[in-house]
Formats: sequence, C-alpha cells, structure tokens
Amino acid sequence: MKDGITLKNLSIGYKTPLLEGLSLHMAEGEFWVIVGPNGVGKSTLVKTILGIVPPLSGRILIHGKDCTHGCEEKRFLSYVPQMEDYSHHFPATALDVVLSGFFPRLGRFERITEKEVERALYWMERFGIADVKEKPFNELSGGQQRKVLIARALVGNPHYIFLDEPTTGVDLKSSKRILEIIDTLHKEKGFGICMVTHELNFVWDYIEKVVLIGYREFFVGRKEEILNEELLSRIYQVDVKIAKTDFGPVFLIGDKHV
Ligand SMILES: Nc1ncnc2c1ncn2[C@@H]1O[C@H](COP(=O)(O)OP(=O)(O)OP(=O)(O)O)[C@@H](O)[C@H]1O
Repeated sequence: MKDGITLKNLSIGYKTPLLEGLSLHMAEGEFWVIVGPNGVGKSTLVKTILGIVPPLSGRILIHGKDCTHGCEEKRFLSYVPQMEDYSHHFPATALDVVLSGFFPRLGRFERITEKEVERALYWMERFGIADVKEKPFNELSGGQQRKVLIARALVGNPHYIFLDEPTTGVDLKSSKRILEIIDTLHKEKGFGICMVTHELNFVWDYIEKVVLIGYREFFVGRKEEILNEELLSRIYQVDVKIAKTDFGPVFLIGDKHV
C-alpha cells in the first residue's frame, strides 16, 4: 500500500487565506468527509489538493512525493465536481462523458480502445445508467448526470476519488444508492474517498475520518471524536443535537444560536 496524501501546514484561499496551518494524513483506502457551513473553503480545500487552486503556503505530498506545485502522482486522483462547475450545455453523450475519464491517462496520440469502452459500460451498468448511454448528457436527469460523472471519475482506476456534494439535489433513494455504490466500490477496490457534503445523516455509516471546517478554524479526526454536539454547535453557530436511533445517530438542528 502506498503512502496516501499528506498535507503539511497548508494554507488555502484566494489572495487572503480561508484556512491556515492544516496538517493531516489521508491513508490510502480511508473514507473521509469534509463538512462545515457554506463558504468556509471546503471546495477550495479539495481543489487545492487536486492542483486546481494553488496553495498559499505549505506542502502537499502524494505517495510521499512533493506535489505542492503539481506532479505525476496527481493522475491517481480523480474528481467529481459540484454540478454548477460542470457545463450543462455539454454536447456529448453519457457514454462520451464517462469515456472522457480516460483522457488524463492517454498518451498524446493514443485513442480510446474497445477494452476501455467495455470498461466504461461496466461502470455504467453498475450505476444503472447503461440504458441512457447514447443520450446527450444535458438531457439526463440531475441524478443520472451525477451517476455519469461518478462513473467517469472511476474508469481510470483512481487511488483516491474526491466528490464535491455528490448527492445534493438527488432524491432520498438515489442518494442512498449512490452512497452504497461508492462504499461498495471503495471496499472492493480499496481506493480512498474524500467527499464534501452537508448530509451527515446520510454519510455517517460509511465514513471514517472528518475535516470539520469553520470560519478560519478546523478540526480533524475520527468521526466519533469530531462529529459531536459541542463542536458542531460551535462551528455551525446553532444548537446541534445528536439523537440516537435504531438507524444510528441523527443530527438535528435547533433554533437556538450559540
Ligand atoms: N475562484 C475564486 N476566486 C476567489 N474567491 C473564490 C473563488 N472560488 C471561491 N471563492 C470564495 O472562497 C470562499 C470559499 O468558497 P468554497 O467554494 O471553497 O466554499 P465551500 O465551503 O465549499 O462552500 P459551499 O458549502 O457553499 O459549497 C467563498 O467566499 C467563495 O466566494
């Protein structure tokens, strides 16, 4: 097993910092979530690790290699962006979009092979979207589009997959299905997952580690240590209660501001 992703004293933001001094280690095969209120820098953190946004300072190591300013190892990372970051006017079919997941690994004059098409179709089958493979991406429902983008992120056999709010706007059953598939694949293939989400009630069963981000502060650790009433109330500035139920803990938001 390789050496995971390490952030050392990382500062992120755009000219002015959103977060400073973040250090953590994502071992390969772990399931992480990044949670916190709107606008604190969750997506920016993911984009910084992926090399889309440059860090303000600090270091990013992937498999032990310094990737702060880009490196070959980045090809092992794949990304499912927020839907708003994705062009809805994309003229390609669902299958074309999934196949585009191979592009980062293709050499300059290499083309997609039959084997890769088979592989893309395999993933589409697993997500239950093979029947819409010839449909234009922008004519698919929101839930189908998300499944296409997740399949696209998986075809290149990543070691880590970063997902930015993959279940936002998706109905309850489809959200559960998406998370179940991601979790099954995570266990089968052993790749690491890092997901930005607001949906703690949904993800609790699957996740192991958490980055909880507030305005210029953060907490990192195992879910049981971080997702407690005190820290959540402090970060969200509202009274958070955790009810124990047969389905596991349920996170409730009160109307009292702390
Ligand atoms: N390209 C950019 N240039 C400058 N500022 C940006 C850029 N992208 C995001 N920001 C700002 O950085 C801050 C953090 O944005 P980010 O999208 O990381 O937050 P977030 O925690 O993911 O929020 P949400 O939960 O609403 O998705 C926001 O104030 C946002 O306006």
